[in-house]
Amino acid sequence: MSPAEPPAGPLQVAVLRLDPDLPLPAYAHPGDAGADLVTAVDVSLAPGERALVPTGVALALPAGYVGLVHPRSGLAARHGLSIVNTPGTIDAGYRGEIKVLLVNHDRHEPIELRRGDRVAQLVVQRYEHVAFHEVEALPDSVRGAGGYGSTGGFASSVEREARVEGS
Ligand SMILES: O=c1ccn([C@H]2C[C@H](O)[C@@H](COP(=O)(O)OP(=O)(O)OP(=O)(O)O)O2)c(=O)[nH]1
Ligand SMILES: [Mg+2]
Repeated sequence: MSPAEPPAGPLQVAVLRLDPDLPLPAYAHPGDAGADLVTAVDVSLAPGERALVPTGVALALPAGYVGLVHPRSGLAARHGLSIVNTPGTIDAGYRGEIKVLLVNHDRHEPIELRRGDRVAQLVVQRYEHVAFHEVEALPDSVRGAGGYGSTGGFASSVEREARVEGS
């Protein structure tokens, strides 16, 4: 790139609006990672209930990119709304309507969503396509097979362990 050339613009992603009255995925602020997706239908979710909701859009992501469908934190904090398979994976070759598998995690209150409400956010990322080759043994590492809390637990359990040791 010569110094006079303008910086490359954002990655172009073709979007098909399956429902002309609904918006394209849109970033709320410049620099946001997630572009909001809306529900194309009214949805009522009883406590613990889930529903696969259409968003009114289909994409053609370029090869080498994936769309990840994440929950929105505001709806999660205020109402307990989340996504069962979070983050949902939108493959580059997928041409169908993007759908979101919403779930109401609140134990008492139903969630009422209206067509056009922003219910999820799409993060587009590059991914690596790897070649898996079988081996007899894996190379050593510092972590080894440690996991599932091997480096320590919650502050409360640390306090509890300290109390037990001190008693
Ligand atoms: O939240 C999601 C997850 C997936 N999809 C679409 C796009 C994705 O490319 C396709 C398949 O998704 P995934 O691979 O997660 O589902 P699967 O159960 O493995 O189905 P398949 O056998 O079709 O791959 O479904 C959505 O619209 N929303
Ligand atoms: Mg799959």
